[in-house]
Amino acid sequence: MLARLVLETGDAVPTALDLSPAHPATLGRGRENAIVIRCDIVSRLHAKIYFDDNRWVIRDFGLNGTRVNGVRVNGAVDLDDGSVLQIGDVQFVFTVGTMTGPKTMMLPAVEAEVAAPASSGGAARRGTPPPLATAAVTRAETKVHELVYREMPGDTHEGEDPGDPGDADPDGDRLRVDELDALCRYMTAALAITERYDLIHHTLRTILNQTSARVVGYLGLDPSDPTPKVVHPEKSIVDGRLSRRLTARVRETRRATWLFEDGPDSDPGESLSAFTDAICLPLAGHDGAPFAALHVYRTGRIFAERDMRFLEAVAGFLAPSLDIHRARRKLEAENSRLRVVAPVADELIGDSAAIMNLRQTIARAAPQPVTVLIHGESGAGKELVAQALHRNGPRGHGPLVVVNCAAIAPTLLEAELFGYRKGAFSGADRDHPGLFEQADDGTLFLDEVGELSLESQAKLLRAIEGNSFRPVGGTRDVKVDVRVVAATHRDLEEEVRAGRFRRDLLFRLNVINLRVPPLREHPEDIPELARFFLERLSTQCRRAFRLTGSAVRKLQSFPWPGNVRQLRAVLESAAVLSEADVIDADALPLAGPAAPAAPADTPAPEPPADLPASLNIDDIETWAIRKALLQTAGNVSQASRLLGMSRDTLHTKLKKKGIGRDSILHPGDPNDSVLFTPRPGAARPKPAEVDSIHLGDH
Ligand SMILES: Nc1ncnc2c1ncn2[C@@H]1O[C@H](COP(=O)(O)OP(=O)(O)OP(=O)(O)O)[C@@H](O)[C@H]1O
Repeated sequence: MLARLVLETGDAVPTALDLSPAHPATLGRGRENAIVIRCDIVSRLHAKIYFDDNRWVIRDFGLNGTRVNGVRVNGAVDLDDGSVLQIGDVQFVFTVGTMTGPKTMMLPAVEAEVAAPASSGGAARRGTPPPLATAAVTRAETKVHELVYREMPGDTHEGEDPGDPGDADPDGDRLRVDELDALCRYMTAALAITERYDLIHHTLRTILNQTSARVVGYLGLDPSDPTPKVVHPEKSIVDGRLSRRLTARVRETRRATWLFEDGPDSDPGESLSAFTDAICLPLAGHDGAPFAALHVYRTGRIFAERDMRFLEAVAGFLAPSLDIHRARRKLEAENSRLRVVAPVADELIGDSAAIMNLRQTIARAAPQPVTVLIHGESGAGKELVAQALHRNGPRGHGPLVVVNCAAIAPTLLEAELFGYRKGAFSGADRDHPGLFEQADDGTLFLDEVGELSLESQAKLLRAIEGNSFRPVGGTRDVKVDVRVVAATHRDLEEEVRAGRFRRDLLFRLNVINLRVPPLREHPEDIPELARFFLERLSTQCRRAFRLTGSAVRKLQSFPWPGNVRQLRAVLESAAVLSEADVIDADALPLAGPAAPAAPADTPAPEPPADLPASLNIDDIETWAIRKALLQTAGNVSQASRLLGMSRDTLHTKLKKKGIGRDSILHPGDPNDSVLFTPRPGAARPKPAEVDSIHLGDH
């Protein structure tokens, strides 16, 4: 037999309660009671109403007594339809069989909201009377309608038997052993979780299992929070609006807020109209400012003090854990940025008119918040230009993320650029921030943009135009603040004409156009570039590489189809393979034009140093000496060791054979001097080696 208790006078929550034989109710001052009475002379557990032997009974436990129809209850008495209950200064009317009346029509709707809020939604859709749907209704009016509930199965705490009044803990604000145990298990499991979303989800699940909450939600307050909102149970995501009012209060006060404590006259707002009680806790960072709010709602009763204690413990653990996750995420993004960017040169080398022009255009374009399209042959320095644009612009402090569009399969491009949410596809076992997100507040450099498929171009265009995108498997857009710089070696106008590139994307990218000249258009920069690369190599190898004049001429006369990248590779290869620090023209692995012929009035060049003039033993010895000196950059001590003779013997032979420094290091060019002595700071030969470098002096 169903029954109902309705508040007549005084202050109690809820103001109406449906009873069923399976769900008896306790009344008292403690928060764990089904009806919490706000009256100082009422005991913590004051009375219990239950169904026994086919009748409804009230049992009094209170120090100050309970009255039914004006008569003090001694032990337990039966309740009849219309009985008036008096506890302290609060009065209730007990009626039997009210579940069929118009108010009880609301019961299934409230349950539906709880069980499947996604399909029920706000008060209007729950079939509740119209006043509930309007914000104007007072809290008192609302309660009569909205707080009608029937205790849900499982609405009790674990281990708590509502039929046993002795279980209502008079020290209800202390955590029980099972709750402490649950807390320990929660924390242990949380420590092993590496993904932010998983940690939040684990937390919400724990709260739902361990407290009497019906809906639990996490709401990020930081716009860049990658998990802005998570609601559990998940079915409530669509309609699970989390109370803005509670969020705002928590944000402002930086303290937990409990709806129950607002008193009966406060208006909880529409988002809470389906719930009896709500708690909202701030999750704060080091500075004490909340970065997220934890919402916990329940129906039926109000929360017990113990629930609050449990939630505080969970929030106290979750906040620093999320902070650590946030820091780790930042480090990971930074790490991957560093891995992809890892610049080899941080400045554009060259004083030619072409490079000076380029520098000027970069200086003008860098501060502008517009996209830039860099055009140039492969290896000409497009990425270097993108780095300069980034570094010299207002985002220089932010990340520069480099994407080689040609290296990403079209099927993976969307996930790479925009990221994905856990479960988006098989293998997506965690949220993954895309490159756009990693570049937030910085620059995204799309290298080889001309290689994108038409489908990918459309997605890219959308992201650039809206500055937002939706991760694969995500339900909401992520907004980012990214400057896009793109580069290509293709003629994109031609690609548009051929139907391989979208005109609208070209317009979007080509706000500023920068052309990086191929190396053959500025050969005058080659000596400076070569010096730059050799200095780096010298530092790395602890040597002092230099080029002979003929080597430089050979470099300058080469057409460089692979541009500066090829120049760098040629020098590295020559240096690494060379036993000597001085690199001559023939040590340069170049297939192409040789160094120009020496002037006609210079003496005939000696035979190449790597072949003896004849098989005469004297010629072979001369050849060996020259070769050794060349390899050791004129170091007599080292050369004598290579030749297997003493230093004195070598000196004697040099004098006798008339071998001089210039004829070895600069064959065929008396005006050539040793080139490229390292700049201060670059590695130099050790003093012991330097003392014998001037051949003619020894
Ligand atoms: N003017 C320059 N000064 C110094 N180094 C340069 C210069 N131009 C290019 N480089 C170097 O040449 C190499 C290739 O440059 P970069 O990667 O920028 O070329 P790219 O045009 O982007 O090539 P790709 O189109 O193949 O990606 C890098 O090591 C870069 O540091």
